[in-house]
Amino acid sequence: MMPQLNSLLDAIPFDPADWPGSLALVGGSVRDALLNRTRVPLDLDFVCPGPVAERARLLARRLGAGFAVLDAEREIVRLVLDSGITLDFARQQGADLVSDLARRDYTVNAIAWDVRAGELSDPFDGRGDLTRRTLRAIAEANLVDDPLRLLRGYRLAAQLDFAIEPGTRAWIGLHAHRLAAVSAERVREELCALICAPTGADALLAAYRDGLLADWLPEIAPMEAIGPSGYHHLPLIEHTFEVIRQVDGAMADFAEQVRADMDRQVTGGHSVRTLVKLGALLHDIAKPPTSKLDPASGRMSFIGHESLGANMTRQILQRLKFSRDEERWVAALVQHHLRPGQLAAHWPPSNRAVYRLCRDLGQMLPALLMLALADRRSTLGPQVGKDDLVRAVELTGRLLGHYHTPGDPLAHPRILIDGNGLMAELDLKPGPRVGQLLAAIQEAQATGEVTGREEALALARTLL
Ligand SMILES: Nc1ccn([C@@H]2O[C@H](COP(=O)(O)OP(=O)(O)OP(=O)(O)O)[C@@H](O)[C@H]2O)c(=O)n1
Repeated sequence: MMPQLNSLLDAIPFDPADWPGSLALVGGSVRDALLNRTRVPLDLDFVCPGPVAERARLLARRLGAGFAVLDAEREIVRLVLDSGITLDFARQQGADLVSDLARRDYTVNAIAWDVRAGELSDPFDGRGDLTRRTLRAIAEANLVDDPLRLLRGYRLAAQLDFAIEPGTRAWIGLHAHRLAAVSAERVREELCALICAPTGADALLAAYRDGLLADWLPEIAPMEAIGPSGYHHLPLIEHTFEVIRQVDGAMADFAEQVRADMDRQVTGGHSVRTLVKLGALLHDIAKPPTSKLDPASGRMSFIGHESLGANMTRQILQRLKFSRDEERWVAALVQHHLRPGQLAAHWPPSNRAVYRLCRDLGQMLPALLMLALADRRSTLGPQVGKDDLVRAVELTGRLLGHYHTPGDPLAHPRILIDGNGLMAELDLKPGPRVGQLLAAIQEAQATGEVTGREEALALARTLL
Protein backbone atom coordinates (compact mmCIF):
# COMPACT_ATOMS: atom_id res chain seq x y z
CA MET A 1 0.00 0.00 0.00
CA MET A 2 1.18 3.52 -0.71
CA PRO A 3 2.68 5.16 2.39
CA GLN A 4 0.48 8.27 1.99
CA LEU A 5 -2.62 6.08 2.21
CA ASN A 6 -1.21 4.29 5.24
CA SER A 7 -1.13 7.52 7.18
CA LEU A 8 -4.68 8.24 6.07
CA LEU A 9 -5.69 4.84 7.45
CA ASP A 10 -4.11 5.81 10.77
CA ALA A 11 -6.22 8.95 10.80
CA ILE A 12 -9.54 7.07 10.53
CA PRO A 13 -10.93 7.23 14.06
CA PHE A 14 -12.48 3.73 14.02
CA ASP A 15 -11.48 0.27 12.87
CA PRO A 16 -12.87 -0.23 9.33
CA ALA A 17 -13.07 -3.98 10.09
CA ASP A 18 -15.91 -3.15 12.48
CA TRP A 19 -18.02 -1.74 9.66
CA PRO A 20 -20.38 -4.41 8.34
CA GLY A 21 -19.69 -4.75 4.61
CA SER A 22 -17.31 -2.97 2.29
CA LEU A 23 -16.36 0.63 2.82
CA ALA A 24 -14.46 2.97 0.50
CA LEU A 25 -12.93 6.36 1.06
CA VAL A 26 -13.43 8.74 -1.88
CA GLY A 27 -12.94 12.36 -2.85
CA GLY A 28 -10.76 15.01 -1.31
CA SER A 29 -9.11 12.96 1.45
CA VAL A 30 -7.78 10.31 -0.97
CA ARG A 31 -6.78 12.95 -3.52
CA ASP A 32 -4.97 15.03 -0.88
CA ALA A 33 -3.24 12.00 0.64
CA LEU A 34 -1.91 11.00 -2.78
CA LEU A 35 -0.64 14.56 -3.20
CA ASN A 36 0.92 14.52 0.28
CA ARG A 37 -1.33 17.44 1.23
CA THR A 38 -2.54 17.55 4.78
CA ARG A 39 -5.79 19.17 5.72
CA VAL A 40 -6.91 20.20 9.16
CA PRO A 41 -9.50 19.35 10.25
CA LEU A 42 -9.76 16.11 8.31
CA ASP A 43 -12.91 15.56 6.27
CA LEU A 44 -13.41 11.91 5.28
CA ASP A 45 -16.03 10.86 2.71
CA PHE A 46 -17.02 7.19 2.79
CA VAL A 47 -19.15 5.30 0.31
CA CYS A 48 -20.72 1.93 0.94
CA PRO A 49 -23.28 -0.30 -0.66
CA GLY A 50 -26.35 -1.18 1.36
CA PRO A 51 -27.95 0.67 4.23
CA VAL A 52 -25.88 3.48 5.68
CA ALA A 53 -27.86 5.62 8.09
CA GLU A 54 -28.44 3.05 10.85
CA ARG A 55 -24.89 1.74 10.80
CA ALA A 56 -23.50 5.26 10.89
CA ARG A 57 -25.83 6.17 13.75
CA LEU A 58 -24.50 3.26 15.78
CA LEU A 59 -20.94 4.27 14.99
CA ALA A 60 -21.70 7.84 16.05
CA ARG A 61 -22.98 6.59 19.39
CA ARG A 62 -19.87 4.46 19.89
CA LEU A 63 -17.55 7.37 19.04
CA GLY A 64 -19.56 9.92 21.00
CA ALA A 65 -19.85 11.92 17.77
CA GLY A 66 -22.53 14.35 16.62
CA PHE A 67 -24.85 12.89 13.97
CA ALA A 68 -26.85 14.59 11.22
CA VAL A 69 -28.72 13.39 8.16
CA LEU A 70 -27.58 15.53 5.19
CA ASP A 71 -29.75 13.90 2.53
CA ALA A 72 -32.37 11.35 3.61
CA GLU A 73 -33.31 10.23 0.11
CA ARG A 74 -29.76 9.50 -1.04
CA GLU A 75 -28.76 8.38 2.46
CA ILE A 76 -25.92 10.76 3.20
CA VAL A 77 -25.13 11.32 6.87
CA ARG A 78 -22.45 13.21 8.78
CA LEU A 79 -20.60 12.45 12.00
CA VAL A 80 -18.66 15.23 13.70
CA LEU A 81 -16.09 14.32 16.33
CA ASP A 82 -14.92 16.55 19.16
CA SER A 83 -11.50 16.67 17.46
CA GLY A 84 -13.16 18.46 14.52
CA ILE A 85 -12.84 15.47 12.16
CA THR A 86 -15.90 15.09 9.93
CA LEU A 87 -16.97 11.68 8.62
CA ASP A 88 -19.53 11.62 5.81
CA PHE A 89 -21.13 8.31 4.88
CA ALA A 90 -23.09 7.97 1.62
CA ARG A 91 -24.85 5.05 0.05
CA GLN A 92 -23.14 4.05 -3.17
CA GLN A 93 -24.86 5.49 -6.24
CA GLY A 94 -25.33 2.96 -9.07
CA ALA A 95 -24.68 -0.76 -9.27
CA ASP A 96 -21.05 -0.71 -8.19
CA LEU A 97 -18.26 1.55 -7.00
CA VAL A 98 -17.13 2.42 -10.53
CA SER A 99 -20.58 3.66 -11.51
CA ASP A 100 -20.64 5.73 -8.33
CA LEU A 101 -17.27 7.26 -9.26
CA ALA A 102 -18.50 7.89 -12.82
CA ARG A 103 -21.12 10.33 -11.48
CA ARG A 104 -18.59 12.59 -9.78
CA ASP A 105 -17.08 15.86 -10.91
CA TYR A 106 -13.35 15.60 -11.64
CA THR A 107 -11.08 12.61 -12.23
CA VAL A 108 -8.85 13.45 -9.26
CA ASN A 109 -11.94 13.34 -7.03
CA ALA A 110 -13.03 9.97 -8.43
CA ILE A 111 -10.38 7.77 -6.86
CA ALA A 112 -11.75 5.36 -4.28
CA TRP A 113 -9.80 3.42 -1.73
CA ASP A 114 -11.38 0.34 -0.23
CA VAL A 115 -10.20 0.68 3.35
CA ARG A 116 -10.91 -2.95 4.23
CA ALA A 117 -9.37 -4.62 1.19
CA GLY A 118 -6.71 -1.93 0.81
CA GLU A 119 -7.42 -1.65 -2.93
CA LEU A 120 -7.44 1.51 -5.00
CA SER A 121 -10.06 2.04 -7.70
CA ASP A 122 -9.14 4.71 -10.24
CA PRO A 123 -11.25 4.17 -13.38
CA PHE A 124 -10.64 7.63 -14.91
CA ASP A 125 -6.88 7.86 -14.39
CA GLY A 126 -7.17 10.38 -11.60
CA ARG A 127 -3.66 9.48 -10.48
CA GLY A 128 -2.32 10.34 -13.94
CA ASP A 129 -4.01 13.74 -13.67
CA LEU A 130 -2.56 14.23 -10.19
CA THR A 131 0.90 13.66 -11.66
CA ARG A 132 0.18 16.00 -14.54
CA ARG A 133 -1.36 18.51 -12.12
CA THR A 134 -4.43 18.69 -14.31
CA LEU A 135 -8.07 19.13 -13.39
CA ARG A 136 -10.17 17.18 -15.85
CA ALA A 137 -13.93 16.71 -15.73
CA ILE A 138 -15.16 13.15 -15.97
CA ALA A 139 -17.88 14.06 -18.48
CA GLU A 140 -19.63 17.14 -19.82
CA ALA A 141 -22.96 15.74 -18.61
CA ASN A 142 -21.65 15.61 -15.02
CA LEU A 143 -20.98 19.35 -15.11
CA VAL A 144 -24.51 19.96 -16.37
CA ASP A 145 -25.99 17.64 -13.71
CA ASP A 146 -24.66 19.89 -10.95
CA PRO A 147 -23.50 23.24 -12.35
CA LEU A 148 -21.79 24.15 -9.07
CA ARG A 149 -19.06 21.86 -10.39
CA LEU A 150 -18.23 24.55 -12.97
CA LEU A 151 -17.14 26.90 -10.18
CA ARG A 152 -15.66 24.07 -8.12
CA GLY A 153 -13.29 23.50 -11.02
CA TYR A 154 -11.69 26.93 -10.56
CA ARG A 155 -11.67 26.56 -6.80
CA LEU A 156 -10.02 23.15 -6.87
CA ALA A 157 -7.50 24.23 -9.50
CA ALA A 158 -6.59 27.27 -7.38
CA GLN A 159 -6.28 25.28 -4.16
CA LEU A 160 -4.26 22.49 -5.74
CA ASP A 161 -2.30 24.76 -8.08
CA PHE A 162 -3.49 22.66 -11.05
CA ALA A 163 -4.30 23.70 -14.62
CA ILE A 164 -7.81 23.10 -15.92
CA GLU A 165 -7.57 20.78 -18.93
CA PRO A 166 -8.50 22.73 -22.13
CA GLY A 167 -11.46 20.50 -23.05
CA THR A 168 -12.87 20.86 -19.54
CA ARG A 169 -12.38 24.62 -19.68
CA ALA A 170 -14.29 24.72 -22.97
CA TRP A 171 -17.19 22.82 -21.36
CA ILE A 172 -17.18 25.21 -18.44
CA GLY A 173 -17.40 28.20 -20.78
CA LEU A 174 -20.20 26.53 -22.72
CA HIS A 175 -22.30 25.89 -19.63
CA ALA A 176 -21.29 28.90 -17.51
CA HIS A 177 -24.81 30.37 -17.59
CA ARG A 178 -26.09 27.32 -15.71
CA LEU A 179 -24.46 28.50 -12.49
CA ALA A 180 -27.41 30.90 -12.16
CA ALA A 181 -29.61 27.92 -11.22
CA VAL A 182 -27.48 26.91 -8.23
CA SER A 183 -28.44 28.01 -4.72
CA ALA A 184 -26.84 31.17 -3.38
CA GLU A 185 -25.41 29.36 -0.35
CA ARG A 186 -23.50 26.85 -2.44
CA VAL A 187 -22.15 29.52 -4.80
CA ARG A 188 -21.16 31.67 -1.82
CA GLU A 189 -19.14 28.87 -0.21
CA GLU A 190 -17.26 28.15 -3.43
CA LEU A 191 -16.55 31.85 -4.03
CA CYS A 192 -15.18 32.24 -0.51
CA ALA A 193 -12.94 29.19 -0.83
CA LEU A 194 -11.83 30.37 -4.27
CA ILE A 195 -10.95 33.93 -3.28
CA CYS A 196 -8.91 32.69 -0.32
CA ALA A 197 -6.84 30.14 -2.27
CA PRO A 198 -3.18 31.08 -2.87
CA THR A 199 -3.79 31.83 -6.55
CA GLY A 200 -7.43 32.71 -5.93
CA ALA A 201 -7.29 36.14 -7.58
CA ASP A 202 -6.13 34.68 -10.89
CA ALA A 203 -8.62 31.82 -10.71
CA LEU A 204 -11.46 34.22 -9.93
CA LEU A 205 -10.44 36.44 -12.84
CA ALA A 206 -10.40 33.38 -15.12
CA ALA A 207 -13.84 32.36 -13.82
CA TYR A 208 -15.10 35.86 -14.55
CA ARG A 209 -13.61 35.87 -18.04
CA ASP A 210 -15.21 32.49 -18.74
CA GLY A 211 -18.61 33.98 -17.89
CA LEU A 212 -19.19 32.23 -14.57
CA LEU A 213 -19.81 35.38 -12.56
CA ALA A 214 -22.19 37.05 -15.01
CA ASP A 215 -25.34 36.29 -13.02
CA TRP A 216 -24.00 36.37 -9.48
CA LEU A 217 -21.72 39.40 -9.82
CA PRO A 218 -22.94 41.40 -12.84
CA GLU A 219 -21.37 44.51 -11.26
CA ILE A 220 -17.89 43.39 -12.30
CA ALA A 221 -18.31 43.62 -16.08
CA PRO A 222 -18.88 47.44 -16.18
CA MET A 223 -15.45 47.88 -14.58
CA GLU A 224 -13.94 46.81 -17.90
CA ALA A 225 -14.81 50.23 -19.31
CA ILE A 226 -12.50 52.11 -16.93
CA GLY A 227 -8.92 52.46 -18.05
CA PRO A 228 -5.89 53.58 -16.04
CA SER A 229 -6.50 56.81 -14.15
CA GLY A 230 -4.83 59.34 -11.92
CA TYR A 231 -5.37 56.87 -9.10
CA HIS A 232 -4.54 53.58 -10.77
CA HIS A 233 -1.83 52.84 -13.25
CA LEU A 234 -3.70 49.68 -14.22
CA PRO A 235 -7.11 49.42 -15.87
CA LEU A 236 -9.73 49.18 -13.11
CA ILE A 237 -10.49 45.49 -13.57
CA GLU A 238 -6.81 44.55 -13.34
CA HIS A 239 -6.31 46.86 -10.39
CA THR A 240 -9.21 45.16 -8.59
CA PHE A 241 -7.78 41.66 -8.92
CA GLU A 242 -4.31 42.97 -8.10
CA VAL A 243 -5.66 44.29 -4.78
CA ILE A 244 -6.98 40.80 -3.95
CA ARG A 245 -3.49 39.44 -4.62
CA GLN A 246 -1.87 42.16 -2.54
CA VAL A 247 -4.01 41.45 0.54
CA ASP A 248 -1.72 38.53 1.37
CA GLY A 249 1.34 40.73 0.93
CA ALA A 250 -0.12 43.44 3.17
CA MET A 251 -0.83 40.84 5.86
CA ALA A 252 2.68 39.42 5.58
CA ASP A 253 4.07 42.88 6.38
CA PHE A 254 2.34 42.69 9.77
CA ALA A 255 2.20 38.94 10.25
CA GLU A 256 2.37 38.74 14.03
CA GLN A 257 0.07 41.64 14.72
CA VAL A 258 -2.69 40.72 12.32
CA ARG A 259 -2.66 36.93 12.07
CA ALA A 260 -5.10 36.26 14.89
CA ASP A 261 -7.36 39.07 13.75
CA MET A 262 -7.50 37.78 10.20
CA ASP A 263 -8.24 34.18 11.13
CA ARG A 264 -11.03 35.18 13.48
CA GLN A 265 -14.48 34.23 12.25
CA VAL A 266 -17.26 36.74 11.91
CA THR A 267 -20.79 35.60 12.74
CA GLY A 268 -21.83 33.69 9.65
CA GLY A 269 -18.76 31.51 9.53
CA HIS A 270 -16.21 33.20 7.28
CA SER A 271 -12.83 34.48 8.42
CA VAL A 272 -11.93 38.15 8.46
CA ARG A 273 -9.32 37.28 5.80
CA THR A 274 -12.15 36.13 3.49
CA LEU A 275 -14.08 39.33 4.13
CA VAL A 276 -11.02 41.50 3.41
CA LYS A 277 -10.59 39.70 0.09
CA LEU A 278 -14.26 40.24 -0.73
CA GLY A 279 -13.74 43.87 0.23
CA ALA A 280 -10.83 43.95 -2.22
CA LEU A 281 -13.04 42.53 -4.98
CA LEU A 282 -15.77 45.09 -4.31
CA HIS A 283 -13.86 48.15 -3.11
CA ASP A 284 -14.17 50.08 -6.37
CA ILE A 285 -17.41 48.47 -7.52
CA ALA A 286 -19.25 51.80 -7.72
CA LYS A 287 -16.68 53.52 -9.85
CA PRO A 288 -18.20 52.89 -13.26
CA PRO A 289 -21.61 54.49 -12.57
CA THR A 290 -20.15 57.44 -10.67
CA SER A 291 -17.16 58.16 -12.83
CA LYS A 292 -17.15 61.41 -14.82
CA LEU A 293 -14.66 62.76 -17.27
CA ASP A 294 -13.03 65.88 -15.88
CA PRO A 295 -12.68 68.13 -18.97
CA ALA A 296 -9.80 70.12 -17.43
CA SER A 297 -7.50 67.18 -16.76
CA GLY A 298 -8.97 64.72 -19.23
CA ARG A 299 -9.10 62.16 -16.41
CA MET A 300 -11.96 60.26 -14.88
CA SER A 301 -13.07 61.40 -11.46
CA PHE A 302 -14.83 59.13 -9.02
CA ILE A 303 -15.97 61.57 -6.38
CA GLY A 304 -18.35 60.23 -3.77
CA HIS A 305 -18.38 56.60 -4.86
CA GLU A 306 -17.65 55.12 -1.42
CA SER A 307 -21.12 55.14 0.09
CA LEU A 308 -22.71 54.06 -3.18
CA GLY A 309 -20.11 51.28 -3.20
CA ALA A 310 -21.13 50.28 0.32
CA ASN A 311 -24.78 50.07 -0.77
CA MET A 312 -23.94 47.98 -3.81
CA THR A 313 -21.80 45.76 -1.59
CA ARG A 314 -24.73 45.17 0.77
CA GLN A 315 -26.94 44.17 -2.17
CA ILE A 316 -24.33 41.75 -3.47
CA LEU A 317 -23.80 40.14 -0.05
CA GLN A 318 -27.55 39.81 0.44
CA ARG A 319 -27.83 38.17 -2.98
CA LEU A 320 -25.23 35.61 -1.87
CA LYS A 321 -26.98 35.17 1.49
CA PHE A 322 -24.10 36.23 3.71
CA SER A 323 -24.95 36.95 7.33
CA ARG A 324 -25.94 40.45 8.41
CA ASP A 325 -22.72 40.77 10.32
CA GLU A 326 -20.60 39.85 7.30
CA GLU A 327 -22.58 42.30 5.17
CA ARG A 328 -21.88 45.05 7.70
CA TRP A 329 -18.15 44.25 7.71
CA VAL A 330 -17.60 44.19 3.96
CA ALA A 331 -19.78 47.28 3.41
CA ALA A 332 -17.73 49.15 6.04
CA LEU A 333 -14.47 48.07 4.39
CA VAL A 334 -15.68 49.36 1.03
CA GLN A 335 -17.05 52.58 2.47
CA HIS A 336 -13.96 53.53 4.46
CA HIS A 337 -11.14 52.10 2.36
CA LEU A 338 -9.84 55.52 1.34
CA ARG A 339 -9.57 56.89 4.88
CA PRO A 340 -6.15 55.49 5.81
CA GLY A 341 -4.83 57.03 2.58
CA GLN A 342 -6.32 60.38 3.58
CA LEU A 343 -4.61 60.15 6.96
CA ALA A 344 -1.30 59.30 5.34
CA ALA A 345 -1.65 62.30 3.00
CA HIS A 346 -1.73 64.76 5.94
CA TRP A 347 1.33 63.59 7.79
CA PRO A 348 1.55 63.23 10.71
CA PRO A 349 -2.08 62.29 11.29
CA SER A 350 -3.80 64.28 14.02
CA ASN A 351 -4.99 62.55 17.17
CA ARG A 352 -8.52 63.57 16.24
CA ALA A 353 -8.29 61.84 12.85
CA VAL A 354 -6.80 58.68 14.39
CA TYR A 355 -9.45 58.66 17.10
CA ARG A 356 -12.28 59.04 14.57
CA LEU A 357 -11.00 56.21 12.39
CA CYS A 358 -10.65 53.92 15.42
CA ARG A 359 -14.10 54.94 16.64
CA ASP A 360 -15.81 54.35 13.29
CA LEU A 361 -14.17 51.02 12.56
CA GLY A 362 -13.90 49.45 16.02
CA GLN A 363 -12.82 45.84 15.70
CA MET A 364 -12.83 46.13 11.91
CA LEU A 365 -9.79 48.44 11.99
CA PRO A 366 -7.06 45.83 11.26
CA ALA A 367 -9.15 44.50 8.36
CA LEU A 368 -9.59 47.98 6.93
CA LEU A 369 -5.87 48.69 7.24
CA MET A 370 -5.02 45.50 5.35
CA LEU A 371 -7.40 46.43 2.53
CA ALA A 372 -6.12 50.00 2.34
CA LEU A 373 -2.51 48.84 2.30
CA ALA A 374 -3.25 46.23 -0.38
CA ASP A 375 -4.92 48.99 -2.41
CA ARG A 376 -1.84 51.18 -1.97
CA ARG A 377 0.58 48.39 -2.89
CA SER A 378 -1.35 47.68 -6.06
CA THR A 379 -1.34 51.28 -7.21
CA LEU A 380 2.45 51.33 -7.14
CA GLY A 381 3.08 52.63 -10.61
CA PRO A 382 4.33 55.77 -12.23
CA GLN A 383 1.91 57.91 -10.18
CA VAL A 384 2.59 56.42 -6.78
CA GLY A 385 6.15 56.50 -5.58
CA LYS A 386 7.90 54.25 -3.11
CA ASP A 387 7.73 57.02 -0.49
CA ASP A 388 3.94 56.79 -0.50
CA LEU A 389 4.12 53.10 0.21
CA VAL A 390 6.63 53.59 3.01
CA ARG A 391 4.27 56.15 4.52
CA ALA A 392 1.28 53.79 4.16
CA VAL A 393 3.19 51.00 5.91
CA GLU A 394 4.25 53.35 8.69
CA LEU A 395 0.68 54.55 9.20
CA THR A 396 -0.60 50.97 9.30
CA GLY A 397 1.98 50.09 11.96
CA ARG A 398 1.08 53.13 14.01
CA LEU A 399 -2.65 52.46 13.89
CA LEU A 400 -2.20 48.76 14.67
CA GLY A 401 -0.07 49.85 17.61
CA HIS A 402 -2.91 51.98 18.96
CA TYR A 403 -5.42 49.22 18.33
CA HIS A 404 -3.39 46.53 20.08
CA THR A 405 -2.56 48.62 23.16
CA PRO A 406 -5.12 48.07 25.92
CA GLY A 407 -6.33 51.39 27.31
CA ASP A 408 -4.84 53.35 24.40
CA PRO A 409 -6.46 56.80 24.65
CA LEU A 410 -7.20 57.00 20.91
CA ALA A 411 -8.25 53.42 20.17
CA HIS A 412 -9.79 52.44 23.51
CA PRO A 413 -10.50 55.67 25.42
CA ARG A 414 -11.49 55.39 29.07
CA ILE A 415 -15.08 56.45 29.68
CA LEU A 416 -14.95 59.67 31.76
CA ILE A 417 -18.70 59.88 32.16
CA ASP A 418 -21.52 57.75 30.79
CA GLY A 419 -24.96 58.70 29.54
CA ASN A 420 -26.69 58.19 32.89
CA GLY A 421 -24.04 60.21 34.71
CA LEU A 422 -24.37 63.02 32.21
CA MET A 423 -28.16 63.10 32.44
CA ALA A 424 -28.04 63.13 36.25
CA GLU A 425 -25.39 65.86 36.49
CA LEU A 426 -26.91 68.15 33.87
CA ASP A 427 -30.54 67.29 34.47
CA LEU A 428 -31.07 66.08 30.90
CA LYS A 429 -33.76 63.86 29.47
CA PRO A 430 -32.81 60.83 27.35
CA GLY A 431 -32.49 61.68 23.66
CA PRO A 432 -30.05 62.22 20.81
CA ARG A 433 -28.57 65.24 22.62
CA VAL A 434 -27.00 62.97 25.23
CA GLY A 435 -25.30 60.92 22.55
CA GLN A 436 -23.97 64.06 20.84
CA LEU A 437 -22.53 65.36 24.11
CA LEU A 438 -20.88 62.01 24.87
CA ALA A 439 -19.34 61.96 21.40
CA ALA A 440 -18.01 65.50 21.84
CA ILE A 441 -16.52 64.59 25.23
CA GLN A 442 -14.81 61.52 23.81
CA GLU A 443 -13.33 63.47 20.95
CA ALA A 444 -12.09 66.23 23.27
CA GLN A 445 -10.57 63.52 25.43
CA ALA A 446 -8.75 62.06 22.42
CA THR A 447 -7.26 65.43 21.54
CA GLY A 448 -6.22 66.04 25.14
CA GLU A 449 -8.60 68.97 25.71
CA VAL A 450 -10.43 67.06 28.42
CA THR A 451 -8.72 64.73 30.89
CA GLY A 452 -11.13 64.15 33.79
CA ARG A 453 -14.77 63.94 34.72
CA GLU A 454 -15.07 67.55 35.87
CA GLU A 455 -13.55 68.87 32.65
CA ALA A 456 -15.88 66.62 30.68
CA LEU A 457 -18.88 68.07 32.50
CA ALA A 458 -17.61 71.60 32.00
CA LEU A 459 -17.32 70.98 28.27
CA ALA A 460 -20.84 69.54 28.14
CA ARG A 461 -22.18 72.64 29.92
CA THR A 462 -20.57 74.96 27.39
CA LEU A 463 -22.09 72.92 24.57
CA LEU A 464 -25.61 73.00 25.98
N1 LIG B 1 -20.67 19.15 -6.48
C1 LIG B 1 -19.97 18.09 -6.15
C2 LIG B 1 -19.46 17.97 -4.85
C3 LIG B 1 -18.74 16.82 -4.53
N2 LIG B 1 -18.54 15.85 -5.45
C4 LIG B 1 -17.83 14.62 -5.09
O1 LIG B 1 -17.88 14.43 -3.68
C5 LIG B 1 -16.57 14.44 -3.13
C6 LIG B 1 -16.56 15.11 -1.79
O2 LIG B 1 -16.98 16.44 -1.91
P1 LIG B 1 -16.50 17.61 -1.00
O3 LIG B 1 -16.31 17.09 0.38
O4 LIG B 1 -17.41 18.75 -1.24
O5 LIG B 1 -15.14 18.06 -1.63
P2 LIG B 1 -13.71 17.38 -1.63
O6 LIG B 1 -13.39 16.89 -2.99
O7 LIG B 1 -13.60 16.43 -0.49
O8 LIG B 1 -12.71 18.55 -1.48
P3 LIG B 1 -12.76 19.77 -0.53
O9 LIG B 1 -13.04 19.21 0.83
O10 LIG B 1 -11.44 20.38 -0.74
O11 LIG B 1 -13.89 20.59 -1.02
C7 LIG B 1 -15.73 15.12 -4.18
O12 LIG B 1 -14.38 14.77 -4.09
C8 LIG B 1 -16.36 14.62 -5.45
O13 LIG B 1 -15.99 13.29 -5.69
C9 LIG B 1 -19.04 15.99 -6.73
O14 LIG B 1 -18.86 15.12 -7.56
N3 LIG B 1 -19.76 17.11 -7.05
